[in-house]
Amino acid sequence: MSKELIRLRNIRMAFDDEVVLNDLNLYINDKEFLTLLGPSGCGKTTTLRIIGGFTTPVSGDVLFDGVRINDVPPYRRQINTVFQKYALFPHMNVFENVAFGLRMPKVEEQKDENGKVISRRKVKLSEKEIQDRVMEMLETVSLKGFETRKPDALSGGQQQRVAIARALVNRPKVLLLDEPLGALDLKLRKDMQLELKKIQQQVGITFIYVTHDQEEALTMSDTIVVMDKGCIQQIGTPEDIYNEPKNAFVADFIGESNIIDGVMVRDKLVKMYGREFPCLDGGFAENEPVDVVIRPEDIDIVPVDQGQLVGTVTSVTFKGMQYDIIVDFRGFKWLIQTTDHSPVGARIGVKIDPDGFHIMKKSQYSGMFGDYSSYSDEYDELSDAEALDEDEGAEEERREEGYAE
Ligand SMILES: Nc1ncnc2c1ncn2[C@@H]1O[C@H](COP(=O)(O)OP(=O)(O)OP(=O)(O)O)[C@@H](O)[C@H]1O
Repeated sequence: MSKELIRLRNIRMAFDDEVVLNDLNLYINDKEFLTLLGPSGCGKTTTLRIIGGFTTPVSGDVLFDGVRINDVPPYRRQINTVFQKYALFPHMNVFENVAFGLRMPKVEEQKDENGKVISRRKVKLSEKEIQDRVMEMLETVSLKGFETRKPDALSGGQQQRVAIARALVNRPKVLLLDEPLGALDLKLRKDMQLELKKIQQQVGITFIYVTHDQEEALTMSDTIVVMDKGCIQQIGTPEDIYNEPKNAFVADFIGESNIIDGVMVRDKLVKMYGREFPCLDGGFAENEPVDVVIRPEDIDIVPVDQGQLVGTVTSVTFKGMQYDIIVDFRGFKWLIQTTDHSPVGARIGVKIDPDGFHIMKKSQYSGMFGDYSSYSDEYDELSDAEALDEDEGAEEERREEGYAE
């Protein structure tokens, strides 16, 4: 079983009167790759800085291995940081940049049985040991052979690897990474995501990573912490977060979603747009208003007469592996991802299997997302029969327009 290494307990942080972190509780396991993910300004960097010791919370405890470290300065924590701007020493070559931290005398503490420091002494590593450790680290970040290059003769990705090697060479227990790939182009960023995960597994320490890029978080993390407005919205594995988002905010932020206002008829039956749809979720009250989340890839395009809903394609974008199609259901816009190509203007039927519906308790986020779906009472006011009539009428129209199979 994984061992807990860091715990944030009831952390509250405010700048002037603005509350930035609100009673944050989180534990991070040893050797875990944990990502803090959320929109700009949600408090990710502040959380990271509190763990690193660069910011002191207004209240709450930071525990490391069970010991409160609120008052321990950054350089005494076994935690290093890699920033987006990697600030290498321009006049030093790669070897010297990485060796820099090892050349600083290290303070070794002796403690008594109560953990009280009874003596401190400065220890310097031998040149041989520095040589071995730097070369081992350069090998880990795939930079062997670049020892004598100066930073300005390296690509952005290579410079970032030097920064990572420099942060790892003195063997911290935790590495904090604040959007470290933000300055790299897309292709390099994707390569570095895989590389970073490999490095983390190789060195076997905890990585705490900050990003607003959900794909980056899904690719690398063991655990993702989704944050918004200084609060944790959900903690889980990438699979949990993607497949079982806890609320409409998480569903919208991770991947793409259609979020529709619905009403639970009873367990396993949800009503939206005046129609009833079988689903797998239960545990709601009868007639309870809910958020219905449907992933774009869970929607099948079918012939109009087999569709649970019938709509008109308003835009088609080719995305390489699939098409992104926006379908208009009389004013309600949905995003569908499909390999089928339907032209703009086509009338199509859509079908969603019961496991494609994710039913969530109404949250403060309802109605925030106008992108692909919006709600009005108008459609609900139509009886099922009226709605069907309308769709059958649309089917005729479609045939007249020449889209018949
Ligand atoms: N030193 C500071 N003084 C005043 N306000 C601050 C300070 N540091 C952060 N904040 C505010 O705290 C909030 C959270 O900032 P933080 O940098 O933690 O967010 P973030 O999620 O990391 O955002 P981003 O992805 O944009 O870096 C923001 O509203 C920010 O303006």
